[in-house]
Amino acid sequence: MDEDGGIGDRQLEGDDTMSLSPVDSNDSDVDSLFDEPCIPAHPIAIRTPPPIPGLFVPPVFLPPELEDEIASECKRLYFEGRNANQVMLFGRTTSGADRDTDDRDARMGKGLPPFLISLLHHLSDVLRRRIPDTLYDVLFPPWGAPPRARQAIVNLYHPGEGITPHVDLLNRFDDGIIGVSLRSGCVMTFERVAEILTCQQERYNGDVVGSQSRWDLYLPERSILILSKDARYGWTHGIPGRTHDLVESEDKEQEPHLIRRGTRLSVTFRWLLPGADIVGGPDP
Ligand SMILES: O=C(O)CCC(=O)C(=O)O
Ligand SMILES: [Fe+2]
Repeated sequence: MDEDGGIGDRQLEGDDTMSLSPVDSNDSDVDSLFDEPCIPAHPIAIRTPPPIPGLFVPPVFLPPELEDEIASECKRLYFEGRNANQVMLFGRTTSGADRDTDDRDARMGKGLPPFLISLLHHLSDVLRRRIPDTLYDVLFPPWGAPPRARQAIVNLYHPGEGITPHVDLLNRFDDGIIGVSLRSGCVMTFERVAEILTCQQERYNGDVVGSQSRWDLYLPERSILILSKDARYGWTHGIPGRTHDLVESEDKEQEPHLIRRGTRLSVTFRWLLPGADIVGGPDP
């Protein structure tokens, strides 16, 4: 496992451009290989979030105008004319205790650019009734909560690029991570961290968790992903470097679809742990 994911230079997944081969490779009749439709040998990704405690992909999408604004600002400010695929930005939330200086924007993370503050306001509105209250309060601290350092990381992926499976750094980031997908969808894989796979079935906070230790989930363009608890600490997440994703059809009755990746931007918000919030310090 690569624990450095998302920190410093991104660990890019290699370009495993469509390895075209028939799914049923047991067939020894060579002619029939050419009769089969060409289907990449990728697992078929699901569209419904798997039963990993603390993982949420609510059935709600960013409005296209907000996506346009964020994507064009990110490109203009951080990527155009530069050989970069990642930028890290920092803000500090205010507690709201000082009504004179702590306005709504500052409470989201003073220092972050305005378009990311707009994104955070939007996320706080749409997530309010769609995730458990305790998690909502972790992501959007209530009035009077102590100030915290918030990191926004923007990743740019060209088709064929991904990110190596990783757990976001344990000694740098706290619980409660929000990510949005812009301009393109992609498959995100989740793999259970080996050390905690102690038995076939595991209980987590009273929930019975299935024994499946890998899931491939399709994150559509403009979707919102939340990682917390087991999903943040007990599972790696990664994006296979591919130009196409094989995804179950929306009604599950039809054949899976092969979806071409576009150039994807993601914005991920995380809390820096106390002591890890020295801006500009070297990443471990
Ligand atoms: O691009 C994404 O959605 C994931 C990014 C990520 O996992 C990270 O930066 O740690
Ligand atoms: Fe990550």
